[in-house]
Amino acid sequence: MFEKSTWIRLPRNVVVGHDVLAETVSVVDDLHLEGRPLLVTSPTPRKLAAEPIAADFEERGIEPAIVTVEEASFEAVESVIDAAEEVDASYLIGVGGGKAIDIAKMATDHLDTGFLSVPTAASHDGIVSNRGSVPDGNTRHSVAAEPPLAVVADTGILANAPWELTTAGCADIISNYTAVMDWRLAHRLKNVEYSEYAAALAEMTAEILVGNADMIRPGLEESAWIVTKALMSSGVAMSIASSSRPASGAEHLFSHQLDRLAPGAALHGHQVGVGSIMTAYLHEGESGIWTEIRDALASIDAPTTAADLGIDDETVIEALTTCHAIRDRYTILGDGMDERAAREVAVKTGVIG
Ligand SMILES: NC(=O)C1=CN([C@@H]2O[C@H](COP(=O)(O)OP(=O)(O)OC[C@H]3O[C@@H](n4cnc5c(N)ncnc54)[C@H](O)[C@@H]3O)[C@@H](O)[C@H]2O)C=CC1
Ligand SMILES: O=C(CO)COP(=O)(O)O
Ligand SMILES: [Zn+2]
Repeated sequence: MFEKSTWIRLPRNVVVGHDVLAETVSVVDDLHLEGRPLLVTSPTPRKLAAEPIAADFEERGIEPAIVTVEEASFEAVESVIDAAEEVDASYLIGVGGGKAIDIAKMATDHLDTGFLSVPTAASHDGIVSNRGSVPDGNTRHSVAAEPPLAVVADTGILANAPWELTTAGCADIISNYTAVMDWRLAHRLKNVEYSEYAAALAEMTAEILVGNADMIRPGLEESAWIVTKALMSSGVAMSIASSSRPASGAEHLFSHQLDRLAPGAALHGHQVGVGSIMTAYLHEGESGIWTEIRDALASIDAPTTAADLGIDDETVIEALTTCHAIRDRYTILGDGMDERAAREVAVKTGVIG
């Protein structure tokens, strides 16, 4: 008898478009959610989106609570859990960038309620994923979590977000190329569980994004559409795989190590993009797609060098030679890069001087 079974948990509603923020209360109605919501946001997205959503609830006679978080940390998650219990929130609404949404996601997991994801920047692919990345001690990578019940992505707000946030989202998607290369390698060498569907979906989002790179320009709502759909698909790929493997390989290990060695220096997506240039070279050598990845990033003004990230060369080398050890995840880095080899790949790809 076929024993295998799997749960693929996805959002019930994904609402994308111009001014859809004003439909948030209707999305809640459609989910048959009742009671008081707790909005989890950060300073800028609070004014942009959380407060307008709160006003719509108040018009409906529902008194939402709002909590503002500054940094992604377990203390922030605990403060949201305390706030939710204090106001007896029935569900949460994460409004902001990746950190605000991840904190809402992780708090929801603990509270055993549901949450809505309202991204105000197309900066990462955690918008719909069943993964939560909140630093915990030395851990920077994502852990299993529940996906949102619904996503409300207002392309007007996303298009007006700082351009660097959108290019970070693009880079997070482009890095799927090398994430899938690592996943296939781990499957072949270590028999790591693998889903061709999730891998194909993750790779396709990178291909479509790179194919449309010339249409991705600042302030264009059409660009926000393209990037948001790619981020959604990438998040769905993670939910299908029940793992971040489709979207996270050695380039993410590199980024997580940079988060430790140079906290706050650069955006998540920008760091993984630069990592992807180097790991593509490790996979395929001089004639591989590393130049296409580099050129795609450059075409949307995303960083392609350590200098662009504002990180010094030696930190790049330290991250490259140590990041294999931060997670039990087999990648092209194997049991760790030799310093000379790391310097060679970083110089050959132009990442360091
Ligand atoms: N759970 C998952 O599957 C994934 C989670 N992540 C996590 O997401 C985080 C990165 O998210 P980011 O959005 O890059 O960083 P972030 O959440 O720190 O946002 C960057 C900054 O932009 C601000 N911001 C957001 N929307 C804005 C707008 N419309 N206008 C002006 N400012 C705005 C935020 O308030 C924040 O100050 C990392 O912690 C990363 O680990 C990344 C990928 C996947
Ligand atoms: O950033 C992610 C996918 O883009 C999540 O991956 P991690 O599991 O490496 O945190
Ligand atoms: Zn990522």
